[in-house]
Amino acid sequence: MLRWGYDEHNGPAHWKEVFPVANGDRQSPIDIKTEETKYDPSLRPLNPSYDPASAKIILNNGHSTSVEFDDTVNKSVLTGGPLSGTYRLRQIHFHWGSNDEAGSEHTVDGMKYAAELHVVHWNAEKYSSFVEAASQSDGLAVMAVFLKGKKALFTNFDPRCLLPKSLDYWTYFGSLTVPPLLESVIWIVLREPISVCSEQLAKFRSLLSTAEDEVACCLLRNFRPPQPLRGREVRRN
Ligand SMILES: NS(=O)(=O)c1cc(F)cc(F)c1
Ligand SMILES: [Zn+2]
Repeated sequence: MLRWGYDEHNGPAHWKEVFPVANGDRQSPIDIKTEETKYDPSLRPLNPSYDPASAKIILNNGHSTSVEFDDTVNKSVLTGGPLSGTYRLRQIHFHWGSNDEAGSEHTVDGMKYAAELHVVHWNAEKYSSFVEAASQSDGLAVMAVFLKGKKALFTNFDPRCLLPKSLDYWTYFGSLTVPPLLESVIWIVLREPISVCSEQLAKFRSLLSTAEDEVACCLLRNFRPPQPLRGREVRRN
């Protein structure tokens, strides 16, 4: 497999050929069976504190579209929740499907949402760079927000905050959902989805997965299916 992707010839079923950790014990995403989640009173409220001025660039890396933030100082951070210490915002990106019926990476009792937002942070208290943190079991914290397709147009959506009203969440120990699939992520999945209209979802599918000098090919889908739980616990606040 030359370059991993989401097509038949280079998609998630092939990733283990180059990244054997794909069959590891803390892979992501997972299907969250709500009846099997365990209430944990020690879990604290999430405390996202983001400064819009730290946003730097938006890009298409061929696997997703992402907004990169200035993570040289603690300007935009996530604390609280299951986390000990301060995790610094690095980037946000999305996963989507080829139609509005599927596209999220995590599923809830088998239910797929239309898309999923990932807000990626790294443990800047213990490690000196994102790359170093990405190889540590407590190195990264990714907050996942489900996007549900909304038939009607949605009104007075506040673009400043992509977060739903409630910050209630599920949390479990997992991995990157894209190669190299490093098992270094503390996942925090918000229970309340946000709404996007079908036209916005269609715009994701029009993004290209090819470089400018190649024949244009659309990134129709970029979600990895749920992986085995391997006995892991999923806690909720
Ligand atoms: N999809 S994910 O959130 O696990 C992820 C995290 C990351 F740091 C880089 C990526 F390209 C993807
Ligand atoms: Zn992601």
